[in-house]
Amino acid sequence: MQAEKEEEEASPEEYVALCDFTASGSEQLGFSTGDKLLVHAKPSADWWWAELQGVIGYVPASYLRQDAAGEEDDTSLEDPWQDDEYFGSYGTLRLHLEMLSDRSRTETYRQVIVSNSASLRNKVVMDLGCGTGIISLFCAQLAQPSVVYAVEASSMAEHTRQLVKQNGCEEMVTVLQGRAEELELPEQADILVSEWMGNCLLFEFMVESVLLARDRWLRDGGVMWPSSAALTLVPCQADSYYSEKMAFWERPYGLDFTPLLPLAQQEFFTKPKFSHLIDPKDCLSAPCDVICLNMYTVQVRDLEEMEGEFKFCVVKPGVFHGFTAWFTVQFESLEAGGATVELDTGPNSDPTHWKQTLFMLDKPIHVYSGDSILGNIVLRRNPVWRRHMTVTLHWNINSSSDNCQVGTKSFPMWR
Ligand SMILES: NC(=[NH2+])NCCC[C@H]1O[C@@H](n2cnc3c(N)ncnc32)[C@H](O)[C@@H]1O
Repeated sequence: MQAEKEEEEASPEEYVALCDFTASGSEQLGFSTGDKLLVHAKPSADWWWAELQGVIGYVPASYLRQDAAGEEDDTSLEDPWQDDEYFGSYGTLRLHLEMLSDRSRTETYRQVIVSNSASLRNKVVMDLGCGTGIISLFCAQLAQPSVVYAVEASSMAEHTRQLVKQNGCEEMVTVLQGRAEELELPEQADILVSEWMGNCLLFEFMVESVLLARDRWLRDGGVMWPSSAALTLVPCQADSYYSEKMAFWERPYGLDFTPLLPLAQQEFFTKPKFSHLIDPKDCLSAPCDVICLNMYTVQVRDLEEMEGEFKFCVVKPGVFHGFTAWFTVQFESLEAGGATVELDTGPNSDPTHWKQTLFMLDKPIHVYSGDSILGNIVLRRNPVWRRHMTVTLHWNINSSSDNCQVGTKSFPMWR
């Protein structure tokens, strides 16, 4: 057998630590923000072999950033919340127009206010991330709370003040500009209402601000709107998307472009597809709630890694191209026994601006009625870029007509 050629070690590359890492196990190497590490090997995408001051061990690759030779500029460690970009985007009308144009979303919040208007009388409401103030204006227009604190961190807040005045609500609605978890509210709130949901429920992680505000400003026995949330998943076909992005390369204009298939897979199927509209007929089984949040008890630390199991029973033969995810949120009634209002962003409800999120497998798999797809989903928050996460799916197909197929894939959203 030909002797294994000793792999010459390339010269180590210098990386800088973007945040602290505490080693768990003797094989790992702990470090602090700003440390300069020498990376000797990259045995996997997630864990590298690195050295710090003569000590060597495994380090999480996502905590490091390639350090241009000798760059001393530590201020280049960007804000992990990317607040300038994030709140900058909400300082313009584009996103607010998209959200306000989403009738399903906006009417649901109005429905919540209308169906609880009597109980809202004389209550203190905090509207976290009020944007243009639509929810606060609904409260003032459709109910008689004693006060609504409309909290908005972006520069939109000054326009929101104008809208409150323009609609004669300045007696009841007070606009406060600032991050909800940092500013001082004049008093505790009876109700904390917010529209915080991002793609795949958690992207943007605005939910962290809601939980911090809950712990600081919601009085004991106060109400969270939404009260609960669920991430829902279903195995699905995605024929047209697959044809458009992948099959296209087989015979464009009679030519063979198949050498580009690996590139296409890398470029189009590595990240999830936001704003996917799944046709209910493309669902290969009944959907399953894989992660459920109780907004009264979930803790910020729980958001680091959220895991859910699933078991799908395939109800019809088809091609398993991937998984589609969406979310629902529930608003409990202020009155005991009152009806819960739900916003469902799934394929059997009116479409919303979130639409659904499609996770494409690398290779489509034929499945048949009676097959089962078991596995789990793990949402791992990005330790550096705090509004981002990686979604990892593990699946195991038990099929009578084929041997069992096992697979796993991680999808960064986005970093
Ligand atoms: N459903 C979402 N994904 N986004 C819709 C709500 C986002 C609104 O909340 C504001 N916002 C987001 N986080 C915060 C915060 N911590 N404090 C105050 N306003 C905020 C943001 O500027 C925007 O106007």
